[in-house]
Amino acid sequence: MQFVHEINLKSTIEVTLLAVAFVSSVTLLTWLVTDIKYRVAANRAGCSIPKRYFHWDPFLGLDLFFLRISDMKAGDSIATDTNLIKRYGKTVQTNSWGTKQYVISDPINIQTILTTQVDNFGSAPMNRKMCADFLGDGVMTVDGHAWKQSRQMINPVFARAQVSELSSFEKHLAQMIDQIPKSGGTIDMQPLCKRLFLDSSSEFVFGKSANSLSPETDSPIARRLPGLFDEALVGMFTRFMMGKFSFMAGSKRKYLEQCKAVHDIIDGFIDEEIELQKEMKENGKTNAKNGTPYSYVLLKELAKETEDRRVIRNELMNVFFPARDTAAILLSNVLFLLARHPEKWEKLRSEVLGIKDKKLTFELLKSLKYMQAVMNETLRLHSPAGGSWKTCLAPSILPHGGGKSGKEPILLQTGDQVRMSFAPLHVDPEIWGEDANEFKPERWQNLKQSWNFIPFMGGRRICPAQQNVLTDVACIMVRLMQKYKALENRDECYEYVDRIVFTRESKHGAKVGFIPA
Ligand code: HEM
Repeated sequence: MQFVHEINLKSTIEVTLLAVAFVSSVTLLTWLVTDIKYRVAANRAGCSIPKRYFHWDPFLGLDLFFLRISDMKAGDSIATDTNLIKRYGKTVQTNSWGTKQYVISDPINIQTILTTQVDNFGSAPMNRKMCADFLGDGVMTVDGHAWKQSRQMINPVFARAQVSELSSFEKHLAQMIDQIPKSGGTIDMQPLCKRLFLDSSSEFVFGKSANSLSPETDSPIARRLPGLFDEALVGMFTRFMMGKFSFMAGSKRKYLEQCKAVHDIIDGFIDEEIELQKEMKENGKTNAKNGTPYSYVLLKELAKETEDRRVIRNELMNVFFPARDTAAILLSNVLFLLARHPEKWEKLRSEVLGIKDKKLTFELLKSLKYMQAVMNETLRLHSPAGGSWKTCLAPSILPHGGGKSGKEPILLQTGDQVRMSFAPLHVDPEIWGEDANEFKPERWQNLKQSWNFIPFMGGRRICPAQQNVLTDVACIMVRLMQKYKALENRDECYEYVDRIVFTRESKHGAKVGFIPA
């Protein structure tokens, strides 16, 4: 009996080893054939072989994945790409879950992807697959005709007229300033900035402000939405990171429940709005005031176009998702840096005091040169969006990345991914000089906008909210500087330690003290 067991065990081990050897040989052979075909195609297209990252795990690239996770845990999420680029150059081919992924911080390649070859690169293959359960089909997750339609629909939210409506924003801003300790006490501004932008963005997206800054708020947006949204966002981010293996990213049922909890709140607003518009039609009214200071409220405009709740919800989610935290993080980062550079606060304050009590307008805020420089410098060092991912939809040639020098053209094939890494580009010493990691707004004095600096990305899918964000943040800074003469750092940790869940924010927030004027 013992003997039979031993034979069975021996043959099981043999069969397993044979199976492993067979699968490995087939995989290796497939890889070799694919690589030879690629080399032939690249040669025919006049391209060189790209610089390649040396993977310990050449099949799934898990070594690089775990390196990313470890850098993220250490609070330095951009270290992986920065080191990759230092070692291999500004365009390097890596393996992400078995798919070729080009990590790019070469401005010429990025410009090519976003302009001349824009039709060859799409957001949908990655964004839609990984984010559809939460965001649905909307401006961030679709391409082509569907994207054009979505973008047209949301564009008025960001129109110039809306940007100039600072009075509506100032109401929320005054509530935020009320929460700052009066006599220089310490406060973490990051959560407060998030509440400010939650209140303003919920107003122009849903037509109802969360009023989270108001002491007696009973709004479901303020009470429940941020927490539920965060939970679902972590689920979506984990799935995004796990790529093809997202099925291993925890319980799908739980994640879908988290998505549904957010959708249920938003569906409530949509149903209310559809009912309201029906009533208006029945009473022969066409253009009632929308009940908010904004001239364009996304939900109201979408409900005029369709009664399909899912379509409306998807568009709302696709705008609310980027709207919620990004601008707040920029503002909080400006405060983080100015608190550590009191001389820059002084310089900015003297520019701000120069406008006296003039009415704040888009044009006036734009004319504050040092203010613009401070915001640019903050975005350069700590942008809330560190990069962008696209998938190659048709064979494409990028001008750089091949050969020994990394300056020869390379061929990308359908299905390859590009990870445009802005964060290392923004601190590249070849572009910004040896002091690239220092906070020096003065460097913007004679700089023109170029593809070296793309915190809002570029091309036709550029962030539509760029002007709104810069105007709002400048407006807040003016009001803070008129009220407080100094800003003190109250954080024991001087460095910027980051935390990532799609957006990149300061893990320790922005702990400061405002000294009244
Ligand atoms: C400092 C703040 C912000 C930064 C740095 C930023 C950056 C970006 C970037 C880099 C993209 C391109 C994403 C990609 O295609 O991979 C983007 C797209 C987008 N952003 Fe922003 N964003 C900011 C604030 C906002 C705000 C406040 C809103 C909404 C109110 C918003 C709405 C959008 C939308 C709808 C898109 C998708 C555009 C499209 O695909 O056509 N963003 N943003």
